Amino acid sequence: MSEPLLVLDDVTKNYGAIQALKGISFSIGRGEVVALLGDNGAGKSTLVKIISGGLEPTSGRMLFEGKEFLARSPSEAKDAGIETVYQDLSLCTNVDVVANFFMGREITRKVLGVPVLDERAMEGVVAKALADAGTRIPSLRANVEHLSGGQRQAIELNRFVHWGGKLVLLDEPFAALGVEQTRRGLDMIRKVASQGIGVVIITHIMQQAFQVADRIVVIRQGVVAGDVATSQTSPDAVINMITGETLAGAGAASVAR
Ligand SMILES: Nc1ncnc2c1ncn2[C@@H]1O[C@H](COP(=O)(O)OP(=O)(O)OP(=O)(O)O)[C@@H](O)[C@H]1O
Repeated sequence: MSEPLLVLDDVTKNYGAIQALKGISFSIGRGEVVALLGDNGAGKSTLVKIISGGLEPTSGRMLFEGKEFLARSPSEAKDAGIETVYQDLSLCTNVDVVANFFMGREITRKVLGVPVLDERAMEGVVAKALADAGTRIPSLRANVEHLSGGQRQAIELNRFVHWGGKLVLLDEPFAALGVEQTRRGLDMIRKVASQGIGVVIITHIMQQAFQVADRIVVIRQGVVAGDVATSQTSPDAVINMITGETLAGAGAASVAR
């Protein structure tokens, strides 16, 4: 097996007296989609924040591409190729798609010795990136505020891929989206992974996990309660890992399928 993209080794996190993570160990491969499941308060968001530089772990270590890794800020994680796409999207809504795509990385050309934005060149790059990904946007010059949630998410993911992202973390990416947009989003995740990018998706929807993930990792009360290939398990078995019930246990029906 090739070297994993990210390895978590006995990662813990305390918030004062609360032990949110009690020693988490698992890995994510290149091109692998891992669904992170668990009940409310299990520790999923805490874990994702630690990976993406939003929080420092209390103890434990991480290896990214075989090297010791600890991001002290989201921008440090981003520089390493790790980014989170949150529900509250990180695009600037009052500028257009092209400006969002290039934010801080604009192409310039010299006019009479003075650098000016090369809008045509940038538009060409964005048009190609979106076309390659099969993403259709009505106008690249539309302000992002006029785009749907699904289109915004697609732009964020395309931008991440274009700028050399290696591991993307998605925290409930489809919570605000309709059926068709969710289907497109799931397709896009598979496409992103097929380019060798690692994907971690937090979802409460069991069906989404089974549709998109290669592996399911279940967190329960701050520990890994299950780490299984999607093809080797079933929704009922995963529900039991989430709730800690036995196979015939009650309470399983409360988890959305
Ligand atoms: N900033 C904080 N201060 C104190 N406790 C926190 C903080 N953030 C999270 N916790 C606690 O840590 C534990 C794990 O929370 P976390 O948000 O990581 O869980 P989660 O699995 O993402 O839950 P959900 O699905 O509800 O978002 C919970 O007991 C939570 O109350």
